[in-house]
Amino acid sequence: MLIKQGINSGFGAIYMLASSPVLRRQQFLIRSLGDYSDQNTNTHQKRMQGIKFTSGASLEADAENVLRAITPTLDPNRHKGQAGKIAVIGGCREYTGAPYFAAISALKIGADLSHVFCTKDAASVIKSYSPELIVHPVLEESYGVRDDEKRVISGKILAEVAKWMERFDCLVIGPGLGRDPFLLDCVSKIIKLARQSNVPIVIDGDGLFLVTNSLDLVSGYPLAVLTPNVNEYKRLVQKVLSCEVNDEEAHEQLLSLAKRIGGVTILRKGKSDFISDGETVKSVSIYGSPRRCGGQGDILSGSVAVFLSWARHAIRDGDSSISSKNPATLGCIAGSALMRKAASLAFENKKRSTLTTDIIEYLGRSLEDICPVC
Ligand SMILES: NC(=O)C1=CN([C@@H]2O[C@H](COP(=O)(O)OP(=O)(O)OC[C@H]3O[C@@H](n4cnc5c(N)ncnc54)[C@H](OP(=O)(O)O)[C@@H]3O)[C@@H](O)[C@H]2O)[C@@H](O)CC1
Ligand SMILES: Nc1ncnc2c1ncn2[C@@H]1O[C@H](COP(=O)(O)OP(=O)(O)OP(=O)(O)O)[C@@H](O)[C@H]1O
Ligand SMILES: [Mg+2]
Repeated sequence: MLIKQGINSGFGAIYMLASSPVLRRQQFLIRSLGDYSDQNTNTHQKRMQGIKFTSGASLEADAENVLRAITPTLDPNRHKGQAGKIAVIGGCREYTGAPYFAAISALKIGADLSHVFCTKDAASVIKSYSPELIVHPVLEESYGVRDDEKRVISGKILAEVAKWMERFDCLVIGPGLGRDPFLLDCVSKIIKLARQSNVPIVIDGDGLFLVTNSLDLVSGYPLAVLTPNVNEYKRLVQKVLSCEVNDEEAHEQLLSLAKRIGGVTILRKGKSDFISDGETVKSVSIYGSPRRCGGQGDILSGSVAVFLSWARHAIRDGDSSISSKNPATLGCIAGSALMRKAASLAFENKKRSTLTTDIIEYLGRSLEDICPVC
C-alpha cells in the first residue's frame, strides 16, 4: 500500500519512499530472507553451508543494502552523541597519521564525537591536524617511565580511560600504537576493561600484534573485530592454526580462524575483503583503487567502528530481520564497502597521486550516493 501511494503521488513521493528508513529496512528484510532461513538450520548444516559458499558467487555480501539498513536517519529529535561516540587508542612518537585517519573517518561518516587516546608526544601533533578530535595525551612509553613508577602510572592511565569507557559506542585499538612493551601492557588492561563494560572493539595495526601474542584478550568476545592486512593475517594464522596461509582454502581457513578465536569477527583485507565470525564467510569485492598508499586500513578501522555501533542500534530498535544478524559482521561489510567506494572515487579524480586524505574526503559522498539523507 505504501508503494502504491508512492507511485500514485509522483516521482517526488517515490523518491522519498525509496529513501525512507522503513522502506530501506523492508528492502533489506526481503533480500535477507535467504540468510534468515539459515538461522534455523543446525550448526552442522551451517558449517557445511559456509564451506559450500566458498566457491560460489553468493559469498558476496549485499553491502549496499546492509549500509541502507543500518545507517540511521538524521532526526532533529536526536541529541549529540546518539549517532556514535568512538575512541581510537593509538598514536605514539612515530605514528600520528594512523590514529588521525581512523578518528576523522568516524566523524566524516557521521559519528558525533571522536576521541583519541595517545602518548603525550603524539597528542599535540594530532590536535594540530584537526580541531574536531578530542585528544587525550594519556599513554606512556617505557622511555618516559622509571621501573619503580610503572605500577602507579599504569593505574593512572587506566583510571583516565575508565572515566570515559561507558560513554563509548566502540573502541578502535591499535592504529599507530607502536610496540612499546609498557604501552602495550596498559592497552591490554584497556581491552579487559572494554570487555567488562561490553564495549565493542575493533583491533587493527599494532593492536593485532598485541592480541596475536595474547589471544585471551579477545578470545570468546563476540563484540571484537580483527582487521588484519596481509602481514597481520599471516601472523594470526601461524599463531592460532599453527600453519601457513593457504589461499587454496582461504575461506575455510578464515572460518576456522574466527571459530578458534571464539567467534570474534575477522575482516581479512586484500584484493577482496573477506569477513567471518566463525559461522559464515562473506566477501566485499566492490571495485576500490589500485593505489596502495598507507593509511587506508586506518580509514577502514574507524569506519567499521561507526557501522558496528549503528548496526547494534538498528538491532536494538527491534527489526526482526536485523536482530538475527551479528552487528560485528554487518559493521565490517558496511565499512569495507564504503572504504572501497570512496577509494574508487578518489582514484577517479587523483589517479596516481591519490592519498589517504583524498579518500577520506569522499567518505561522505560515497555514503550519500548509497543512502541519501532524506
Ligand atoms: N601515516 C601513518 O601514521 C601510518 C601508520 N601506520 C601504522 O604503522 C604501524 C605498522 O603497520 P604496518 O601496516 O606497517 O604493519 P605491517 O604491514 O605488519 O608491518 C610492515 C613491516 O614493518 C615491521 N613493523 C611494523 N611495525 C613495527 C614496529 N613497531 N616495530 C618493529 N617492526 C615493525 C613489520 O615487521 P614484522 O613484525 O612483520 O616482523 C613488517 O615487516 C601500525 O601502527 C599502523 O597503524 C599505518 O597504518 C600506515 C599509516
Ligand atoms: N589489492 C587490493 N585491491 C583493492 N583494494 C584493496 C587491496 N588491498 C587492500 N585493499 C583495500 O584497502 C583497504 C586497506 O587494506 P590494506 O591491506 O592496505 O590495510 P593496511 O595495510 O592495514 O593499511 P594501513 O596502511 O592503513 O595500515 C581495505 O579496505 C581493502 O579493502
Ligand atoms: Mg594497518
